[in-house]
Amino acid sequence: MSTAAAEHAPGRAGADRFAARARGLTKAYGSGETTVLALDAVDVDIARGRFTAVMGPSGSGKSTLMHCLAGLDTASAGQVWLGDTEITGLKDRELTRLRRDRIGFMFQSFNLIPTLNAAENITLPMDIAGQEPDQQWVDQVIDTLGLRDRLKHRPSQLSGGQQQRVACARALASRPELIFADEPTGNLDSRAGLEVLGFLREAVDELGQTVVMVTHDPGAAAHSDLVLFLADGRIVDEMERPTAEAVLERMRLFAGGGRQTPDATFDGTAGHED
Ligand SMILES: Nc1ncnc2c1ncn2[C@@H]1O[C@H](COP(=O)(O)OP(=O)(O)OP(=O)(O)O)[C@@H](O)[C@H]1O
Repeated sequence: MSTAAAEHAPGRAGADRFAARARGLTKAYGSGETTVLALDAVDVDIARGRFTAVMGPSGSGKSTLMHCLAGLDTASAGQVWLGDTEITGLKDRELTRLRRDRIGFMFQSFNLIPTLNAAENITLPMDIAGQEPDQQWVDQVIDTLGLRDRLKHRPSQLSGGQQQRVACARALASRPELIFADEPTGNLDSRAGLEVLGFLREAVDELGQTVVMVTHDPGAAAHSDLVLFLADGRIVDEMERPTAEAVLERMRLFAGGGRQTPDATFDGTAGHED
């Protein structure tokens, strides 16, 4: 498996190919007898310009991995790079700036500001950072996401799918090196969910973005280029060009600790299909 076999001293060498990397990434919560090892010496390479999905049973470490790669949480041991910047060891203020300038986030709850219209929500992170939006790029994002005629609407005047599209546009607007999406379809009906997945796909294929998505849904993961499977804080497998059926089958294997039981600890189901 390429992640496990990856070189162990990546330095700056792979920064062109990889948007993020981790070596020996370990995260422990608590101490003494109550210690939880959420990540256990994870090696991972996130390829630029690709759509990577992270799957695994509840509690397997998906969110922790995303948070550590995105500099939202600090590692207990190991190293993390964003491009050629090692983020392990950065101070809080430096991490805040790095997240603001180089990473886009999409969460299950869209986190839109209710008093601002769609256009204002989309450029809010840049406005806060005092950055001048690249209007041509922002226009391209808005048109790609089909939001042109919704820009003056406030979140309450938009459907769930439209709100998630605004959240998607906000994540893309500053043209970040890497977009992290945590269950981006979790609150949506299957049609709106499919739309959002289609837009993330377009962000990668047409806008050249890099996306990492945490999901429980094999149907959602099927939109990615590569699925990483986590179990007990380790990457235990990966799958290129996934289909929903193949992902579901693989999940059943891991969830059952090798037993092929469909109802074990995974709380996702086959969800929406392509
Ligand atoms: N702040 C915390 N304090 C203590 N333990 C934590 C904390 N955050 C996560 N954990 C533990 O770390 C492990 C991994 O959690 P994590 O949230 O990364 O899993 P997950 O795969 O994202 O789960 P889910 O699919 O349920 O969201 C779990 O055992 C969890 O209980």
